[in-house]
Amino acid sequence: MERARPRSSPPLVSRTTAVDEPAFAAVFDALPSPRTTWSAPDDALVVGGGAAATLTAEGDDRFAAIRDAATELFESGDVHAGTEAARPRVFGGFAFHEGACDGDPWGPFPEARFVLPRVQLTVADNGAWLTVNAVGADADASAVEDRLAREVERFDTLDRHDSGDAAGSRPPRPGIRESRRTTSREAWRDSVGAAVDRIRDGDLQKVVLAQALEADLAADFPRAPTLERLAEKYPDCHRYWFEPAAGESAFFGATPERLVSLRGRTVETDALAGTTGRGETPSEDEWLAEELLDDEKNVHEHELVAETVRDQLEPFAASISAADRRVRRLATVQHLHTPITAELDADRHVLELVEALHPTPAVGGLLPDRALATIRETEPFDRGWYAAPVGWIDAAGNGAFAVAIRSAVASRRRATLFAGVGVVSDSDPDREWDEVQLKYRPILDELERDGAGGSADS
Ligand SMILES: C=C(O[C@@H]1C=C(C(=O)O)C=C[C@H]1O)C(=O)O
Repeated sequence: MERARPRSSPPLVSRTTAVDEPAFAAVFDALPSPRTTWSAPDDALVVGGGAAATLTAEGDDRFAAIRDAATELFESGDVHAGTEAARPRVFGGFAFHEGACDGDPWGPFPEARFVLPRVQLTVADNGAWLTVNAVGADADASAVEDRLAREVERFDTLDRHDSGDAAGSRPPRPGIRESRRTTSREAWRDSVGAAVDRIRDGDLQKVVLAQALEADLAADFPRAPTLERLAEKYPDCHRYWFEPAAGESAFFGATPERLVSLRGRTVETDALAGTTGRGETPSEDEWLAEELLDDEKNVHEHELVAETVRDQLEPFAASISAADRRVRRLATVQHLHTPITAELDADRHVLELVEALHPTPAVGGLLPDRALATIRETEPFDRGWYAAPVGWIDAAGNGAFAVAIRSAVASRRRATLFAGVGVVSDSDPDREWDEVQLKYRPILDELERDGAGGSADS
């Protein structure tokens, strides 16, 4: 694992100042790689460029290794943040399991990688803030202040107005020239059928099986415009973009699923599992939602997740409470959703909770080890960071993590999309196939040319 900095080096220096908010695409394009973006309904938007520090780790102890490296990085900071949202945070994610980044398209992705952005724009309720961070040899307060002054001048020249689809100046969606599935319908029927047999034999309770879809793009992938469109369509989702150090690829998505957030001793998490489609009309939507709430198979699939999340939080918690099961309606699907909150019985680091909860049975299965073995034996591709925790950590050990579904790895002319479904004893392979296709939609809709809908379907 890379060390955040040699022990004897100067501390982290961080300086922030208020700026007028530039347009997202202008900032995104102006910042150097590796770029990071993070945004969530209850969180500030962060757009980061470059890396003042990079923490990486491999293997089963990757959560503890990142925690140690972050603790060391934040140990002695000379920080003038101006506002809480701009305090130093490292952003990044983990592989689904050890060895999950071995194959394509995960080559450039370590099994855990977090970055303290060198230059960061934070857009919070109280305005926009520009930050420069430095660690190690660069961590000189006056050099950081000079760099911040230069960045402020540069940001002053950036466009302030989002191009917007309506204005017609945003590049179009790239279009798909050709696409390939990792899993044929036949292979899918076989593997879902085999999983159902194992569940009926009592070997497993649930397993989440996924597919990947590789799409060759007809034009260059429009990075910032894609993120803007996802933000407009999925304002209630966690949206993320992570570039590994080298090369042009990035992992990105818009996920409805929070893994865990920790602030002080207050924990928030979601059980999200059980899926239906969207209707053509509000009353059809309502009908589908009611049917989902009453559907035995989906409720069973959901309750396995909600119970397991509660059980996994139990050892850390002074109290846990779960709200009523409800329907979460998104642009492309509807899910059963149980919001869960807890108060911890002691101070904890958010990564202790991430490690305890990941993978929840919403993306892994039950019992976890058997489900994981089934996933590894069955899926003919590497999950990489798909369905794994992505998010941020601060100096106090607070943080927010989402489950990286509705996601893809994109390079200039290629995108690889991932989507999965929970298999239980009464799963039907063809219905599960259709559900996978629905879950590709958030990303696929941003790749297909307008009017070309459905080109990668069934
Ligand atoms: C695994 C995915 O989604 C998960 C599985 C769900 C289900 O099986 O009903 C619902 C939401 C997510 O927890 C995915 O989107 O790839």
